Amino acid sequence: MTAVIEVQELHKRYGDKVAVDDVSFRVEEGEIFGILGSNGAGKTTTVECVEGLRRADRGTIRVFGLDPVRDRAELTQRLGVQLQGAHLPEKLRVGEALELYRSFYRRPADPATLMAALGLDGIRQTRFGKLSGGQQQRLSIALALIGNPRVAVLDELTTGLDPRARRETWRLIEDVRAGGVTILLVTHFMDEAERLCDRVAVIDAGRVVALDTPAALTKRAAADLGAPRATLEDAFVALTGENADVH
Ligand SMILES: Nc1ncnc2c1ncn2[C@@H]1O[C@H](COP(=O)(O)OP(=O)(O)OP(=O)(O)O)[C@@H](O)[C@H]1O
Repeated sequence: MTAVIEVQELHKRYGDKVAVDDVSFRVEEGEIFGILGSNGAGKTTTVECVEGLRRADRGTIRVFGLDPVRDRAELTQRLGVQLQGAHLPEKLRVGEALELYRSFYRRPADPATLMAALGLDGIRQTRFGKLSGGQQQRLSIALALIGNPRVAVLDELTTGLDPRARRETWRLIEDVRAGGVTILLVTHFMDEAERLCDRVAVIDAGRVVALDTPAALTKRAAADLGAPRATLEDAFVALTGENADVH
């Protein structure tokens, strides 16, 4: 298999605070790879380094063999990014935002298809400042996909979405992957990781404490708990935070 994203011994600190402490992982082509971790674990910092938005202090990152900082212009054409809590000008309309972002790419997706898939049809003329949190979230997903990326980095994909919109978004992401797109997904939701991710890295205090399929992690958690079965949440809780030292 070909690695689309390769992160080796990534290290990043903010002043005295070590946010990412020698994180390594590889994401294979066509894979949905999850990054799970508690608040402040270092997930966003890690993916911002992958996107070239932050410069690592140490370590190597390659995306399609490109260096995200040095080769940013080239990588932008192949990488779709959903930014956590991104803001657009208040007066920009949904349709205008998509047209604007579309113009940045050599081979963009069809905005109408994307808007239909994300339920943005009815709010094409709505200004960004008037969108609900869930509508902003759906627009941020559309903007991550408008460039027809070969790899998409999605940070908190479905935060703020209602249950129906979450399920529709999951289906869309599965369709996008079926088209050969590799996906790096940051999530707090264990059900989302179980549904979508082929493999997940669990990050705790800047370190990868587990990296495996959701099924393997739950199986190991069940064995550790001496229980017939366990959930990914059981595995996550056992691996992170206060209980981390028992593993
Ligand atoms: N710009 C910054 N300056 C200083 N410290 C920062 C900065 N960005 C993040 N941090 C700190 O680095 C650590 C990792 O933050 P990061 O945002 O990467 O975590 P996260 O896992 O994405 O958290 P969350 O789930 O809350 O989004 C945290 O302790 C955070 O307070």
